[in-house]
Parts: sequence; structure tokens; C-alpha cells
Amino acid sequence: MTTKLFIDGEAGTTGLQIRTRLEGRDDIKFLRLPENLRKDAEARAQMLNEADIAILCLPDAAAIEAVSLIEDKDTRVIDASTAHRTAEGWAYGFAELDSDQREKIAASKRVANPGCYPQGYIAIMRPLVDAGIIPANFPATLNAVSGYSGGGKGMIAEYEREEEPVAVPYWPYGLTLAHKHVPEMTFYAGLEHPPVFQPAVGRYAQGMIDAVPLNLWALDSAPKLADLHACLERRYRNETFVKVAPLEAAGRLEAITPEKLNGTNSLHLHIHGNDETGQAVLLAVYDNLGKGASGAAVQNMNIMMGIEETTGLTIADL
Ligand SMILES: NC(=O)C1=CN([C@@H]2O[C@H](COP(=O)(O)OP(=O)(O)OC[C@H]3O[C@@H](n4cnc5c(N)ncnc54)[C@H](OP(=O)(O)O)[C@@H]3O)[C@@H](O)[C@H]2O)C=CC1
Ligand SMILES: CC(=O)N[C@@H](CCC(=O)OP(=O)(O)O)C(=O)O
Repeated sequence: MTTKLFIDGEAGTTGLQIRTRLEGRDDIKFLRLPENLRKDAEARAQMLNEADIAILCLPDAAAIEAVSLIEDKDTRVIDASTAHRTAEGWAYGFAELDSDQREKIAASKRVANPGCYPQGYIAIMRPLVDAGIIPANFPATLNAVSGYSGGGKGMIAEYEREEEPVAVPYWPYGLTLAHKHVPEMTFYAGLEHPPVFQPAVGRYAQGMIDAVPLNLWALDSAPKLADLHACLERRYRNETFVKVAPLEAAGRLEAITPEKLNGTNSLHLHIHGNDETGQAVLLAVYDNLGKGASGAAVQNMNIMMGIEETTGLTIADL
């Protein structure tokens, strides 16, 4: 059976990457609009209603508009924007969230693709909260760095224009601590309080690291690094795309660079720290355009089509 797929916003960063990832798939028929009609609401409505699956790679307002244009109750939607991630009636498209998330995605007509920063954070925190190692009222923090493609076409142009491209190598932002990703991070990590989330954009195109520092000594369970590792390893042992690196006592590791998993849909977790001081830092390495956006959208589409992928990178591949 062929699935009719419409990517609304196909000319953008996420849309283009989805299209490239699906090149050569003979189980998909692309519904496409000519350049002059790609923002025409009537033409988009026609495609949205004709599609079996529509992937929205649009700014939030245009994504909300796209959903309102769908009259055909059978069109299934994957929204890559922030608009519906904690909305009623939408399944959160992080398949590894817990054991029944895949079924929720498979059964849903409305799937919200997660934000790039939240995926790594939730992958680290949720199993630790579920296991009671981190209490739900924990005052968590997250530091992160993303390549500039995370800001879409607009930010890419600022870094790649010929005249006076952005020269700052590392630019902290989100300093009012109200980044649009905080609500989904808090909700899906299972925490009662929003984390202090401090992202930064680096002067490189693609790839990211989420880093969660933890004062283990402050936790009632006073876990050791091996306990954190065992918890995450147990949770992701059978996952294709999320993998946990072995515990390694090193201050600096080659695998922990933001570009390491570019072009893949993999997300790798690293647990480091110091048992003597009772402190840990948990890191998630992944591609903001891979597992952080387009890769996850394709993974969700496959789950909705009943296809199970088995081709993630193992730690040993690195
Ligand atoms: N880049 C990333 O790493 C990630 C992005 N996302 C999210 O995915 C979505 C897309 O982001 P991204 O691809 O980076 O953004 P881009 O700006 O690169 O692409 C957005 C595309 O949408 C088009 N567009 C805007 N308004 C409309 C409209 N009304 N009708 C049809 N098309 C429209 C734009 O047109 P034009 O080309 O004319 O500007 C552009 O091609 C956003 O919601 C973003 O937050 C999510 C996770 C990660
Ligand atoms: C580097 C950079 O600017 N990144 C973007 C996040 C991109 C993204 O994931 O947007 P969604 O909310 O649609 O997921 C930002 O911080 O706004």
C-alpha cells in the first residue's frame, strides 16, 4: 500500500531534511505544491485533505492554521512545531518516552513531534523520575548547545551570509528562562517544577548536546553513577535509536561532541561525574535536525504506518 504524504513547509530546513530522508521510498507518494502555491491556503488545504499523512514543518501559527484547514477526518498529522506538544488530543511523538508511547503514536491521528532540546532532557530525566531516583519536585537544570540550523532558514542565513555573518562562536540565549520548550520538558519529564534551562547556539551548522548536572548528594536516594547508569541502561536496552554509553571515567571523551551523530536518528546518553563528591553530569548527544526534528518525524511516520525501524547506530559504531 502507498501512503500519500504531504509535507507542509517542505522548502524549509526540517521539511527538506524529511524529504531527503524519504528519498527512494516506494511505499510513499509525495503530494507536492509548485513554488508559487506553497503558501496558498486553498492549495495547501487541498493537499492536506488529500493526504494520508501530513507533516507540518511550519512556524507555530501556520501549523495551527494547517490543522484548521483539515476537513478530512482521515488525514493523520505530525506537527514539527511547538504548537501542540502539550495539547489535549495530541500524542507526544517521543517514541521512547515510556513503554506504551509507540502504541499511542500508532493509534493517533494527531502526533506532536518533540522539540529538539526536550528530547535529550526527557530521555535523561524521565526514567530517573519514574524510578524514584529523582523526586518529582526536584529543582532540575539543563544546559545545552545547538548548531545554528536549530533556528531554521532565518538563523542559517545569519550565520552563512557573505557579508558580516554572525562571528560569535558560542551564544548563550533564553536568559529570561522562559524558552518555549520548558513546558514540554517539565510535563514529559514528570517534574513538578520547570528546569532552569539555558541554551546556547554555536557557530556550527548542526548537532547538539544537552547536559544535566545533578548534585546526587542532595537526593534522598544518594545514588552512585552506577545506579544512574543501570537505570538508563535498563530503560533503553531494547531501543534502536536511544543508546547508553558504558560508564567511563574520563574528563573528556571524543564521542561527546555535538556533531557526532549528525545525519542519524540516534540519541546517545553519557553518564559522568564523581562518586566522591556525589556529583554527576548526564549528557545527551544527537542531531537537532535528526532525532531533534526530521529523524523523529520520519520515525513517527513509520510507527503510524506500522513499520518498525532497526537501523540505529550502536555506541560501538562510533
Ligand atoms: N530547525 C530545527 O532544528 C527544528 C525545527 N523545529 C520546528 O519545525 C518547524 C519548522 O522549522 P524549520 O524547518 O527550522 O524552519 P524554516 O524557517 O527553515 O522553515 C519553515 C518553512 O515554512 C514555510 N512557511 C512559513 N509560513 C508558511 C505558510 N503560512 N504556509 C506554508 N509555508 C509556510 C517557510 O517559508 P519560506 O521558505 O518562504 O520562509 C519555510 O520554508 C518550526 O515550528 C520549528 O520550530 C523543530 C525541531 C527542530
Ligand atoms: C538554535 C535555536 O535557535 N534553536 C531553536 C529551537 C528549535 C526547535 O526545536 O524548535 P521547536 O520548538 O519547533 O522544536 C530555539 O531555541 O528556538
